[in-house]
Amino acid sequence: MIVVVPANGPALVDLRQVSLTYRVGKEETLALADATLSIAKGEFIAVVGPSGCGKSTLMKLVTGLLPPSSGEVHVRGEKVVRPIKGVGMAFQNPTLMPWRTTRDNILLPLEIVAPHKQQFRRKRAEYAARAERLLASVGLGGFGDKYPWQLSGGMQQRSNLCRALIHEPEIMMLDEPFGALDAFTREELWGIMQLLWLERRFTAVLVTHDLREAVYLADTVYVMSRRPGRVVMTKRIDIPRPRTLETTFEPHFVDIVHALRERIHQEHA
Ligand SMILES: Nc1ncnc2c1ncn2[C@@H]1O[C@H](COP(=O)(O)OP(=O)(O)OP(=O)(O)O)[C@@H](O)[C@H]1O
Repeated sequence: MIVVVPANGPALVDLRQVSLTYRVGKEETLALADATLSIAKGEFIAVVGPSGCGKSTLMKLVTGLLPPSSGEVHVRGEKVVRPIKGVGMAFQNPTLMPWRTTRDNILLPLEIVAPHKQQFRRKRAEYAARAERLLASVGLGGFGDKYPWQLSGGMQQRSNLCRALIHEPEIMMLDEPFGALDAFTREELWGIMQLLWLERRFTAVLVTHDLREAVYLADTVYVMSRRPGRVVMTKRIDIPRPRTLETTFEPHFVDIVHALRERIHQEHA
């Protein structure tokens, strides 16, 4: 068993009393209130909480897609004032392009993101080999020539993870990436996600409604209150890796899931 030393190094992502108010016409919605949290380099965190508590908003703030209304977001020690580089993203819907093969879908970020796009023609063979290695590591070796519509939902989501990782991002933003999958496929993908992270040690931010998923994958789970979202519980997951489906039935794992569930239920009370 590999026991991964928890990431305790300097913060890669630092949110200091971050609030976000959406303004649409005269209507104001305070989506996130005074969020303060630090994510170490190489740490895997999960954010859970009631629907509409500001989880996706938090993701947009970390990546610089939205400026905070107050407070500051720092990434790599620098204040975030524009969309940051070195980020991979995976959402619930894989959004693979149906007219491109799986390989060409995975290569897309390299075609459009600097500095890769300038070298794309010259390095195409090298990049294609990289895509092939990624496909093999998610159990899809040899599927590069297939079109997305020839793949199952789980296979599409695996390809989606490959696309998110092809430019070797330092930070992975995962917004309910397994939410649309059936329970068996979802659990299979937890294992694949963990493997990718153990191999590459990117810093990961996972938003999920699935508490077992959060505990399986994360080093730290943050529970948010209902809107306006505040961090109301921080739970360090001290379970050695690699975690397996067996792990999810162990008493300690089950206890942690119960504690998280209880805290979220208080938000609905
Ligand atoms: N662009 C927007 N304009 C106005 N209000 C918004 C906008 N985006 C989100 N909101 C509101 O901000 C709040 C937080 O939304 P957010 O999508 O961050 O929540 P969430 O926790 O990700 O939700 P869910 O779990 O349902 O996906 C919600 O009340 C939502 O209606």
